[in-house]
Amino acid sequence: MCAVGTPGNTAEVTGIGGKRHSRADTVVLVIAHKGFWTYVLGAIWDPEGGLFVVHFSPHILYPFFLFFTLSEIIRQLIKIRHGYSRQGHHLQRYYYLYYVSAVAYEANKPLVIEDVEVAPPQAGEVRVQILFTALCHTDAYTWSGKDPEGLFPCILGHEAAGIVESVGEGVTEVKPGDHVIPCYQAECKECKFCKSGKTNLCGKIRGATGVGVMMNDRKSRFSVKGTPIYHFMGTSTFSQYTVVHDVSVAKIDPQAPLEKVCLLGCGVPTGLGAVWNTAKVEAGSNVAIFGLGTVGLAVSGRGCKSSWCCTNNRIDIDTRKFDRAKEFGVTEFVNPKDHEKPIQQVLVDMTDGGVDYSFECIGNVSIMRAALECCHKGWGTSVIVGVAASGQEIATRPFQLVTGRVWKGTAFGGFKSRTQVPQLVDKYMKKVNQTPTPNPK
Ligand SMILES: NC(=O)C1=CN([C@@H]2O[C@H](COP(=O)(O)OP(=O)(O)OC[C@H]3O[C@@H](n4cnc5c(N)ncnc54)[C@H](OP(=O)(O)O)[C@@H]3O)[C@@H](O)[C@H]2O)C=CC1
Ligand SMILES: N[C@@H](CCC(=O)N[C@@H](CSC=O)C(=O)NCC(=O)O)C(=O)O
Repeated sequence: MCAVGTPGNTAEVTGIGGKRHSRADTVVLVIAHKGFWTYVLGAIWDPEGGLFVVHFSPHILYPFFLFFTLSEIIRQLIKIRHGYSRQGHHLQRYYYLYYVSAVAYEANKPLVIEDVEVAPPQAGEVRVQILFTALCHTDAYTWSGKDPEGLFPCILGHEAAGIVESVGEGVTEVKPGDHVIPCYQAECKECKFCKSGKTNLCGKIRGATGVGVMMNDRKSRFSVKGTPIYHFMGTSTFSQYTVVHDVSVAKIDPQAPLEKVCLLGCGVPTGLGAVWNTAKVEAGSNVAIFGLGTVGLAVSGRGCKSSWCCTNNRIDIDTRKFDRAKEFGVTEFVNPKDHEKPIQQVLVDMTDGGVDYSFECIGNVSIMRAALECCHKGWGTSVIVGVAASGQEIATRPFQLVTGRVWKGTAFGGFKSRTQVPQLVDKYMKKVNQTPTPNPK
């Protein structure tokens, strides 16, 4: 929140103007100047005859020297209210925006809805208006204080979709107005990791995102009353606006419904990719999936390509989730609470020696062990997807590996984010477009 707009502060109000604008009817602005800055303290417009207070208080400030005309300010306000319009976007990256974010001040304490100052994007950065954000277990994990990389205060969130609002110098692959999915797993296409062809991990900005800052100046673009707020996973999507590195944003089909495809920012690709890219599950395989959240559901009959007839043993402690999983084409369910024997033994008995593949989608190291040990001797592969708390370690008898079981892990399902997230969106859109619309009768 800017100082001049803080309740109780005084400012010289240097302009109150009204203007008819083609896209927004009557607009009234309250403008104040203080030193170097010009502030828009509020805006009121009348879209349908009644007065309507716009939620901008006090959201915009810009350097005095730019000398915006009233109509330019109105245009900018309208753009922000109604989404991007092509006119004048070259000016946008000078603005500090004041928007609402959910700030995690301390581990395990309620998030606080705050007016957060979102600084303009610097070179190689992109400021994104987040329109939809989902909640992944990893957000809850870091919020809980169990993440060794967890920093507070921070803005959590990493599974989202939005629209580019402005870009910093040198950004060429996205422009204002582009529909995007922020990518917590970056893809620079230049670093040792990206060039290796062996991994989707990217090294370019990881050193900055792991400590909650932007790479350019090792500082945050978020602040509340002058106090910096850390970024999270390079995305921080629990905010109406966020700033990300250009290597952390995937441009997608503008026709795609953002409220749906935001899930392609984490949970769904993670599950699908664990099956397709990491385990490379073959047709007819026998699969056990531990945990029926978003990730576990994505490692589902669909993840295994249901036409391949994988046998899925879905394991969760909450049987209410089995009904949802049935919608994904899964027929067999196991609740460890229904059995006295260790779950790995139950599965080995059920599957004539063990499953071909297993996926741990919980983040529990005991279950990771069970997931490995329920695999078939000689070839069974277990993929760790879940993220475990600080200090936790996995264990098994080395004999499990000596006798041919393989333990693997996956991050973002092995997908190269900027290249493959748009492809996943296209795949989704193709499916949606091919699905016949229900007969209205
Ligand atoms: N590697 C990667 O790239 C990614 C990893 N993750 C991680 O994957 C994991 C899953 O994420 P997400 O799907 O969002 O999480 P959810 O919380 O949505 O799902 C986890 C599920 O596991 C169930 N569960 C908890 N304990 C047990 C148990 N002992 N036995 C069987 N089932 C259990 C939960 O039940 P209940 O709700 O009743 O507790 C819940 O249904 C998390 O650890 C997350 O951090 C997520 C995304 C990407
Ligand atoms: N900060 C944690 C590790 C968290 C973690 O493993 N994150 C996954 C993605 S989870 C998404 O919801 C990941 O991609 N890891 C690779 C990476 O580079 O972070 C810790 O330190 O334990």
